[in-house]
Amino acid sequence: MTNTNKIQQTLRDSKAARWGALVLLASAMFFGYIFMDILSPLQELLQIQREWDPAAYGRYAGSETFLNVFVFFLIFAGIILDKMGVRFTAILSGSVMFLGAAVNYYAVSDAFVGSSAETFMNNFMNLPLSWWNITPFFDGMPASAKMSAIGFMFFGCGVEMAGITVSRGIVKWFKGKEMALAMGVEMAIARIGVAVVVLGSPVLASIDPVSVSRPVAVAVLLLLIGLISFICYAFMDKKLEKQLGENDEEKDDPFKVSDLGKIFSSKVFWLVALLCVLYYSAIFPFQKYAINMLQCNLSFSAEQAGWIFFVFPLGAAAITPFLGNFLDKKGKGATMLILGAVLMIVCHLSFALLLPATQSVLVAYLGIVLLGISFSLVPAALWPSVPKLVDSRLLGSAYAVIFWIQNIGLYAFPMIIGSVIQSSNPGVTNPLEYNYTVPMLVFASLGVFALILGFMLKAEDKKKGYGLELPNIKE
Ligand SMILES: C[C@H](NC(=O)[C@@H](N)CCCCN)C(=O)O
Repeated sequence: MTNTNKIQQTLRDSKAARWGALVLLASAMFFGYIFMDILSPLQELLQIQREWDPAAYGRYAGSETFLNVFVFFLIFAGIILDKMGVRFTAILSGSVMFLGAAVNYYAVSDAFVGSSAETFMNNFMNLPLSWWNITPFFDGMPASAKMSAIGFMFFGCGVEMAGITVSRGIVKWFKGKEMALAMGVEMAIARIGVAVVVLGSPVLASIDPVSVSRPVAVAVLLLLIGLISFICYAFMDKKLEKQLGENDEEKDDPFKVSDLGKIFSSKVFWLVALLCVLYYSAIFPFQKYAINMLQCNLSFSAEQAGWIFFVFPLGAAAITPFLGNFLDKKGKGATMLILGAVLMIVCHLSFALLLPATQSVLVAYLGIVLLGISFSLVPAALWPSVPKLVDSRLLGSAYAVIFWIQNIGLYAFPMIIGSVIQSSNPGVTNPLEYNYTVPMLVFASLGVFALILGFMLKAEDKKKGYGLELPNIKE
């Protein structure tokens, strides 16, 4: 048998095997995205049952990115991924997600109330709220919120580590094949997780007796299934690696930490990383304010506004795989990034200027639909483009550095927008009376900067020939 024949007959050449691997990787991510937002729709219940005020909830939510951003955990995660491989890192990230989530569950469960852990947490890290303004803990924060924040911090490390591992794993199985489609399907499944949780979490909590910890318990069990999926994936990965054997180029030229300099000194890498942080900072932080923004402009209840917003993750889930498929067959990755940024600017500008003037539900739906299309175009083109720009040995670290830079934006922008809302609404105390024009203009301006970077990326691609506009599948 020739070498070429040997390469053709690995597990990744079987459609069923590589899509099977994707199902295992995507399931774990799906459960991760479910846990990420499990408490988001339960803020009122947390206040009633566990005495979490909005400040405590805000600190809890911000703790997800804390270790990744400030302790550089994501950078270490990338190094672990490139040194130890997809199998090891998948199991490690699945375990960290599960353990962090289990601590989070214990903190909101009835077992925590009156326990010695509660007494301990009451005296733990009673920092003044002003301390650098980055602490996830503060004086007077309920013990359950502090303990939850610790769990959520570790969960945050696990889920972001899983994110880069899954992207790396998809490249391993799908490079030269339907890679963008596979990434699109994986992201679509994750978006469905967000939609499921918005509706499912309050339903689970409201079963008699009403309990804020029940949805969290279910989500922890799902994470256990996610860990099992990663373990099953590891068997497939091991078999593939055995088959790749000596044909694996990465074995001859293993990853060295000093290689990270190659990532940091690459202009095209910085263009992608900055585009990513600007674009995603106008998406995920916007999600946190979207319901309130719609309520203020349309005089709607949270439920009515929620139904408009619901179109966003579901729309993105429906379209992303098709755009991934388009990228695989036709290319045009840089153009898709530019178009996605344009649609985001149009959407945020219409929310800033047109919606307050018209108070029209149609304008709200059109804006959300445009944003859904944008949130399909950019992720579908962005993540599959990274392997075209970075050496495959450094891919885990490259994804990790991009996620790290993105996490800085995801950490900072909810706070920045919160301050902008306050300063542009002097004297307004009723949260249903905020004017969102200035905050939405801030989001739109992020889109403008992302658009400029999109054009610069396209020009750099034309100059250096990275192949961003070329299809992934060569006929
Ligand atoms: C694949 C990509 N994921 C990310 O960018 C994560 N770093 C998201 C973190 C979400 C934090 N709430 C995506 O979902 O498009």
